[in-house]
Amino acid sequence: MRINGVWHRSLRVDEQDGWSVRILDQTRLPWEVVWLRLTDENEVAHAIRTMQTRGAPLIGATAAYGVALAMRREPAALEAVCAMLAETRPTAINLRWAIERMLAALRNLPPADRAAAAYAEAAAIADDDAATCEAIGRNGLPLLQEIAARKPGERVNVLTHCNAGWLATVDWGTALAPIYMAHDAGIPVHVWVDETRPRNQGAALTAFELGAHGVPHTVVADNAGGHLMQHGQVDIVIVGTDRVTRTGDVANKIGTYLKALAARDNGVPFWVALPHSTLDLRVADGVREIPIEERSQAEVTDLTGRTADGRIETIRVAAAGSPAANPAFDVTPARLVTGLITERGRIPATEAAIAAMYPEKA
Ligand SMILES: CSC[C@H]1O[C@H](OP(=O)(O)O)[C@H](O)[C@@H]1O
Repeated sequence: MRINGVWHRSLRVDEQDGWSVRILDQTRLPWEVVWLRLTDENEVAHAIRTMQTRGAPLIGATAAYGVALAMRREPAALEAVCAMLAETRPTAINLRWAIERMLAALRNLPPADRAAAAYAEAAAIADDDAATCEAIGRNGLPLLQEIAARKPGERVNVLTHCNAGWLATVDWGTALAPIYMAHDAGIPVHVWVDETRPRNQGAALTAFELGAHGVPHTVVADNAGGHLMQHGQVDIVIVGTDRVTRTGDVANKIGTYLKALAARDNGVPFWVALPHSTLDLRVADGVREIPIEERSQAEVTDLTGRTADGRIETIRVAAAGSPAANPAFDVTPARLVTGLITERGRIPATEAAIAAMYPEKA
């Protein structure tokens, strides 16, 4: 997508050297646009762990290039490198999906052939993600068109949580893809952007993306969503996801479950956008089986922002000495999900519909 009018993917092979990997440092956004150059699998692992690169589909694609970087130097280390990268973050299934796809493509090749094959497979994963997310946009667009037709001349209000835009994928995004397409089609879409504590992916990243694309939006405190829904200010909720079980349970950024409860209580449709790489049909009960990443206390007790004179500073906002807990995801039961927007179409969040849409995964 575009930054200052220039089209970018969130991830690319360096055009100068043809082998290192370029990613946006998302911990520096929205204040600075910094492209990092990753040269080995350890730098990729660090980028994923520290969330310099983040978002379920994007961490999978980036890990795939981490394998390719390793194969340049040590093709015999395939299994060890894949195991190391797979452990960088536990909740997004896209990471394991990408690693398993790289292993399948490489493990039976002679070591000398692995580097070229790894770059080809990583590029295929990245291209697949961009195309998949564009299709998600096309399949989600009718939802916004239908709302616009019901309220001619009025804005279509979407609430989203966290960042499921092009910064979370190779391109287009998942939850934001239909919004971009609706905006570009002239639909008066407006987005309520949950700030998304504690890392503020909404206030920092979704707001940055929407602003760069010219999409009207309003940043709100996480706790404002229920109030907005009660007062008819939200026509639809669309979020991304890090893992969807075979029964339709949805793991996503912490706070998503609370939005789904408020949406159900107020009769607001709650849709989840995902590519095929986010499905985990090995899991039935999301609340009991999906591992929830526990991140550092400092993400809750501290805040990073820009001072009036332009310095990026981190300050403590919690009382000194108070401990914090930081579960990074929660699971929304399928019963609270109106439907899933996939690259193949929209379906209810049910085991039968998922199996019918993805028979090859059963
Ligand atoms: C396109 S799905 C993005 C998904 O990933 C985010 O998690 P994180 O920022 O921790 O990588 C969040 O759950 C988004 O919904």
